[in-house]
Amino acid sequence: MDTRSRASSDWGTPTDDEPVAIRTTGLTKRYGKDVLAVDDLDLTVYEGEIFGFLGPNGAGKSTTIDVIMDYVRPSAGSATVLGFDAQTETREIHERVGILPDGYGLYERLTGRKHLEYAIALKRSDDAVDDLLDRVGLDAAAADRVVGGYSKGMMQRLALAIALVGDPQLLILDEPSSGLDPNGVRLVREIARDHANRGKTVFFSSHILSQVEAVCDRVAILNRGRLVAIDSIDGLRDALGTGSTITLTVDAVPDSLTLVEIAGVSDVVVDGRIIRVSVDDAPAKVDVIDRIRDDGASILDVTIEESSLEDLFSAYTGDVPPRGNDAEADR
Ligand SMILES: Nc1ncnc2c1ncn2[C@@H]1O[C@H](COP(=O)(O)OP(=O)(O)OP(=O)(O)O)[C@@H](O)[C@H]1O
Repeated sequence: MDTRSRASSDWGTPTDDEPVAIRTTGLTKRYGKDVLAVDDLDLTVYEGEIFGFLGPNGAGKSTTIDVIMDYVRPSAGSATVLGFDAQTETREIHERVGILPDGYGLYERLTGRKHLEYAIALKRSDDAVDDLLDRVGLDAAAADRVVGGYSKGMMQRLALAIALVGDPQLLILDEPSSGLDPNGVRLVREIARDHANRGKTVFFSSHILSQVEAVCDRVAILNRGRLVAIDSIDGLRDALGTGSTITLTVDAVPDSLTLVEIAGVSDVVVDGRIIRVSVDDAPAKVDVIDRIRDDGASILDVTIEESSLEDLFSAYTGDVPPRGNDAEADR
């Protein structure tokens, strides 16, 4: 299988010629009559991507992963992983995928080292336990203790090491940062980047936007089992029209302030010597600064505040309808 590496900056819109890591088609999962956990999900993740799978609690992220790994069977639709069918070619998939599940099943009475030895044997890999421990920042003394005495962060690091066994072609991380301190969170990011830099794929599921933004090439947003958006974070921002606010302190506000004439400027508010400019379009930021100078003011200070990811997230998943982006058109 072709495992080309793509730097994040290379990604435009992937085409169907790209090798596919995960594809779901009309994937639907019901639990009983009342719970529609995943609803007609069409999703394609390409090899070499770090793909963010975002959604609030209960959106259906873990259920999607469970179907991909054949831990649960779909009610309708299908999924392929690295070209293999999720239901009939499970063994081929499990050989090539490393997964950090949400709520990992570790055995309290086994040492961390034993866990890794079992995982290495299962994957028929020749990885060295100490190298894996090193990668996730667990020291050898800790590895020789039973997992029952581990902190949550240590368990998460061990689960991450297990996921890395055999250098899997696809690494699935379900809420990988839960229980981790800031150093652990940074480690997860580094591992994800390192994996993708070597041509492998990372599927990063999380409800924490900042972590997805920091590392992912593209993201899908899932809400109540449905795909509501799929794009780069910048693309999502552009589609929503949620832009930036530029706050400028000037020596004196010019009498004829012509900022509103600039394309991409949506609002201008003057408060004493402070001018606040709302901008929908990134290039307009530079135009604003140039124009204020042309209008005769000296700029003493500038701050630029991007729309927060929380705004973005709630626009897609809350009551605020997304502007200028027909989510269905992305599907
Ligand atoms: N085994 C199950 N039986 C019944 N309902 C389930 C089961 N597993 C999940 N659900 C329900 O399916 C929906 C989707 O849950 P899922 O765990 O996939 O969401 P999630 O996006 O992973 O959420 P979280 O971020 O909280 O893990 C929820 O309403 C959940 O209660």
